[in-house]
Amino acid sequence: MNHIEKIGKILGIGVNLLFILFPSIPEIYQWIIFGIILVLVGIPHGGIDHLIHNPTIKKSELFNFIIKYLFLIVIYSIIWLYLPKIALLIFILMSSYHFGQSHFIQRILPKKFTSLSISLRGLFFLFIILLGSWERTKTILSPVIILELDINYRLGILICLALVSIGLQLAQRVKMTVSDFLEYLVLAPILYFSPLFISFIVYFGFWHALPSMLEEYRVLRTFTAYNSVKKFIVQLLPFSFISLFGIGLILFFALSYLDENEVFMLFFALVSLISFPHILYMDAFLKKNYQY
Ligand SMILES: CC1=C(/C=C/C(C)=C/C=C/C(C)=C/C=O)C(C)(C)CCC1
Repeated sequence: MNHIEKIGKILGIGVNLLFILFPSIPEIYQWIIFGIILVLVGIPHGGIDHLIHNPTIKKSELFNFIIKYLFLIVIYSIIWLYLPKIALLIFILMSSYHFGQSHFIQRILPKKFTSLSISLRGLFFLFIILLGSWERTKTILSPVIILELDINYRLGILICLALVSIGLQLAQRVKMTVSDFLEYLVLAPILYFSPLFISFIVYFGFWHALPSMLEEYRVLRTFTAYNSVKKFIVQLLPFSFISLFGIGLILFFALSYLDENEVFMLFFALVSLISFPHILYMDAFLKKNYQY
């Protein structure tokens, strides 16, 4: 594991522990940490999708790329508008696959059942976060779906997901590494007991966005145009800024019309819109660079 990734993960665990041990920390600090991680790694890791798609992309190709990207966003927005429950289900499924992939970066996986195995790992961690703070998750989801799950049911789901995801990995003869064990035995309970937005942003930032960004850099640095950290960061800036500005602007106007839960739900729906094309390009990028 890259040492920057290791530092990020240790920092992330520290932040979670702080909020578990001191539950009276004012909520504003959760928002500050959420905002910092989102701006520094969360959004930027998707800001160079055009380069991971084609590192030597020309101006005219970039134009086509943007049109395709926007087209995918528009299609998914229509699904959110007319079939919000289906859109939410798609969001959960594609996020599970996408998050799961970052647990297997640079690992050789067999072809059979790999997408399922990856998705189960991602789904387990996503559900640890969502079911661990079920009351909060339930209220945020209420503009789209009303769901009741009692504690036994929630724990049952999590135990089944852990067993099935580990079982499938072993059946595929993919070695359970020390990191895998630590993720199931240490990270999962910590995420479960942390407040929703802290556990989500720490997992998203340090178990997904940062490792993905480091992988993007590892591949792109072989091209002279991006062979230093500074050049790489400069490339991340334009689309990261546009995404943040766009999401910020929409939320700013929505604030006067929507209640708190609707604003949260809208925020995640907007994240899902920019994630949809990103997940497709990232999948092609990772598959090109590994054996699965
Ligand atoms: C945390 C959270 C949710 C899920 C968020 C997800 C699934 C985010 C995925 C982001 C991705 C895939 C980013 C891409 O890089 C819900 C269920 C919407 C509502 C409750 C709070």
